[in-house]
Amino acid sequence: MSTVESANAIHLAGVGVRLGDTDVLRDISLDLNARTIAVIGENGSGKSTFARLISGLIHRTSGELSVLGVDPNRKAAELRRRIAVVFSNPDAQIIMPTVAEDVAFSLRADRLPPAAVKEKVDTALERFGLTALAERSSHDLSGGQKQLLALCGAFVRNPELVIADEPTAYLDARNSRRVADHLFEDSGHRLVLVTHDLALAERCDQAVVFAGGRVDAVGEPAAVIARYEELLAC
Ligand SMILES: Nc1ncnc2c1ncn2[C@@H]1O[C@H](COP(=O)(O)OP(=O)(O)OP(=O)(O)O)[C@@H](O)[C@H]1O
Repeated sequence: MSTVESANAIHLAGVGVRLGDTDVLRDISLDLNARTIAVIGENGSGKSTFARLISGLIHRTSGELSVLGVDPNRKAAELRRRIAVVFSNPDAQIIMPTVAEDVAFSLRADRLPPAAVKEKVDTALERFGLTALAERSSHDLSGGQKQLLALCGAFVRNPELVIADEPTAYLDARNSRRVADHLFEDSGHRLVLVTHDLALAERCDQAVVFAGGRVDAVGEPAAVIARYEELLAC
């Protein structure tokens, strides 16, 4: 079966990623098909590199990869239209001066009429509890508000896949819960969540643990987390 025909949302066969003179990911073979997928592992194990790889932000050095049936090396623009990426630091994703303008900026590629943009932006602001902040300066928001804005900008495009790399890393408990609830809410998207928060990983349908740039285990989250805890105890 070719990678394009693969039924798995994310399919890797023998994938390697070399950055500079380091083999950061080695011989990754993985089929991920659950709606919500946790990626866990120690610092430096390769999780963010994996997230960037499946987002099409970096290229593999070897092997086969398809994400939503698309090879990111060959159809990067198509993949970018269908996925959204969220990082720990929302400042990297906030571009426009006001909150409403920043959400509207995410829709620029769709070339919609202004009234349609406004309707989508208003609906998304409402969903993320940002309506009252619509005209506020986006750069003056608190860290928690900025992360909600980054999520709002990601979800307003109705992505098929959201790839979130430690999205709650800098948030207090209440904002972490809010952000996680939005990520897990079923709005027809799949979620790949890189996290050190094992309670969040446990909420996922499938989990992968990375160790030393390789996949150490994949499967049902409770079993994969137990395996990871064994690794940490070594
Ligand atoms: N551009 C690069 N050039 C060389 N090595 C890199 C590069 N980017 C990452 N690495 C190395 O790859 C390894 C994996 O990094 P990565 O950021 O993917 O780990 P991680 O599991 O996300 O870690 P953390 O939990 O600390 O965020 C690390 O040893 C890192 O130093």
